[in-house]
Amino acid sequence: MIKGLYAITDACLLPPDQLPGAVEQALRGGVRLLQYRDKEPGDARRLEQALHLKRLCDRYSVPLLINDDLALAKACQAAGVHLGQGDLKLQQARAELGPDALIGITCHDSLELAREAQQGGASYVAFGRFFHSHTKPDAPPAPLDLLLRARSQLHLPLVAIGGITVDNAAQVISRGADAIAVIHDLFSSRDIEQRARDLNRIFDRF
Ligand SMILES: Cc1ncc(COP(=O)(O)OP(=O)(O)O)c(N)n1
Ligand SMILES: Cc1ncsc1CCOP(=O)(O)O
Ligand SMILES: [Mg+2]
Repeated sequence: MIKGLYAITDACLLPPDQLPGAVEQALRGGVRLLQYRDKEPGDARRLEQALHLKRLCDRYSVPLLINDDLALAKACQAAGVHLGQGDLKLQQARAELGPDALIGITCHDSLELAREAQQGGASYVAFGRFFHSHTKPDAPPAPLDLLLRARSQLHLPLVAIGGITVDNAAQVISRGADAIAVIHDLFSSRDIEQRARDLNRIFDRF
């Protein structure tokens, strides 16, 4: 289930009037998971957008995850949440969302954090950033070979994030990433649907 292209939205790249259209193009291009990530203020706007994305994702049978915000995930009946090390604790999210929810945990470059997340009932672990990221340039870097070690030591799906593009995705997929989480290379593209297809197709090579 956690396999292929994992699209993440970005409030700067996608203003409210462009968000649904851009996401629908990505869904048409075969995105396998969608994360709503919006750190701007405005609870009512965020709820409205999340509900809109939930309806779109349902049409394409794609799980919607919410970044950081458990209450929003519950309010829009999302499939789950993505949590970083400074966010809400995994145990609380699992207790509130239940056993079937998808809960992803950021592990940066740490196998120790990943083992802890696996032990604590995470659905996937995310490593990165693997490359320079336009969206989050200061995210801690991670070496590509971390994925090889993670692959041999963990049974959870591995998500790679950070500066992933059509030109470098093969480097993380060949090392064991089950999914690639992408913002800029997907949503800044002139043809989002085709870019989604191109990113997903890289998985066929491995
Ligand atoms: C799939 C995925 N991986 C990592 C992150 C980063 O989460 P976090 O470290 O909490 O940082 P923010 O996204 O909240 O800035 C993610 N969102 N998704
Ligand atoms: C949220 C996040 N966490 C680590 S890098 C990153 C941003 C990923 O966006 P992009 O694909 O544009 O580098
Ligand atoms: Mg976070």
